Order: sequence, then structure tokens, then C-alpha cells
Amino acid sequence: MSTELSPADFAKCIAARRAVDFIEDGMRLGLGTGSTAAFMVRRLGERVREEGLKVTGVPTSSRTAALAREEGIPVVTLEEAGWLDLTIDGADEVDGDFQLIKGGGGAHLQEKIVASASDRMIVIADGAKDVARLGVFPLPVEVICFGWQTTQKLLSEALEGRGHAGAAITRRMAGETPFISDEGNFILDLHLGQIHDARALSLVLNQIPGVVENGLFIDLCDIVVLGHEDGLVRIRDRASRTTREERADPDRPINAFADI
Ligand SMILES: O=C(CO)[C@H](O)[C@H](O)COP(=O)(O)O
Repeated sequence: MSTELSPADFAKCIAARRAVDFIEDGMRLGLGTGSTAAFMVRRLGERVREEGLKVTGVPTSSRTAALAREEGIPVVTLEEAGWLDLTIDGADEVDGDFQLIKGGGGAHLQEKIVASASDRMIVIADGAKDVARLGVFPLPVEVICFGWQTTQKLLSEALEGRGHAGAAITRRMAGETPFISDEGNFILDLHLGQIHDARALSLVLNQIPGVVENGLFIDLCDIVVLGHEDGLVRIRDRASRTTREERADPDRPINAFADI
């Protein structure tokens, strides 16, 4: 079914579609999670069906796995793939140093493992996710269910020592019940405001008993593709520190797809 896209979804869609142009025959791919990643998986499915592109995909969530299979993309486990050529994933925030906040969809644990097992990571997002400093978006931290209140308390204490005293920490809910990740864990969202040293914070958070993984992605993203509502696509490259600007191809069909 095709419906009119909202301006924000249009921006996500053109970023996702442009990123799929980086995919070459034979690649082993990490497939991200979220609404922007869903546009990418749909476009990849088109290329697999229409061009006979041969790829294998390692999904970063059960939602992405279901969508990839629906699209006819061969899905394998990370163990089977061994190593990946490229991961394409969305983000909740990206800063000028290619640092990210991820986990708005609660999948950052698998996403970080998959990105870490890839030669390159391309992040796709709408322009609103491009920020000067990370932290307005609440930082997701996956914690094991056992003793989660203790972990929450330890997180509060750690934040106090890092200039985030009094930051609210909320357990993510899915309606009336706690949100449970694909790995069977809770997600705690840290309402920090601006993060001054994301690298140091990430290390501190992951040392706390009960913390499985936080949503800060440091030194993982190589290329950022940002879509804008007026059709502009900005491609930023970490290695060359260059930014390229393009216009989305107006002849390409843009359809609305289900969120994952
Ligand atoms: O990290 C993620 C899921 O864990 C998503 O990539 C992130 O939340 C962005 O989602 P969307 O593309 O729907 O804005």
C-alpha cells in the first residue's frame, strides 16, 4: 500500500534510499532497526528483486529480521556471517564528531554488536537528528531485570559524579507493562540534557553492575547520510571530513512503509 509521506518521513526515506546506493553485489550487511532503517530495508529488497543483487543481511532486531525476510533478503546470523562489509542503521542523534545516541527503538545492544563487527557503518537520519551536542534525546541504557532498581540507583550516583546530578531515569514502558528488549532486558532512559564527554560517559555507564549496554556509539559511524524535507541530502564522511550535498532524485518513487 502506498500513502503520502509526512515531511519527516520523506526526509528519512531519501536518506535511506541514498545509503542503499553504497551497497554492492556480494556484500554482507548489518541491517539496522527503526523507521528510517525500514525504508532502507524496503529499498534493498527492491534492488534484490529487480537487479538480482546478491547480499546477505544480519538484522539487528526481530522486527528487522521479519521485514528483511518479507522483502526476500537472505538473512543470516552474525555468527554465520562472521564479519560484515557494511552496516546501515538509523540514529536518534548524531553530532559533528560522528558520535551517536541510539536505542530509541530499544535495539541498541544488537545494533552496537553488529556495527562493531562491520568494516563500515553508515548512519541514516532526517536532518532534525543532527545536533551540536548529544543528550537532548534521553540516553537508553539496557539493564538486566534482576535488581534493576539497584542498577538505577548506581546509575544516578554515577551521573551525579559526572555533572548530571538530579537527571531523571525512567524505565521504558510498552503501554501498561515494562518494555522488554529482544534479549529479555529492561531499558532505562537517562534524561541528561547536554552530554559534555560522551566517550567518558559511555565507559562509566558500562562499568555499572547490571548495565548490559548504553546507547552511545563512539568511533563506530563512518558516514552520515542526512535527508531534509526540501529534498536535500547531505553526506558526511568521517575519514575525509568532507560533506557532499545532493538533491534526491525526483523521479524515484517514494512510498510510505510500515515502521519497524
Ligand atoms: O536506534 C534505533 C533503534 O534502537 C533507531 O535506529 C533509532 O531510534 C532511530 O529510529 P527512527 O529511524 O525510527 O527515528
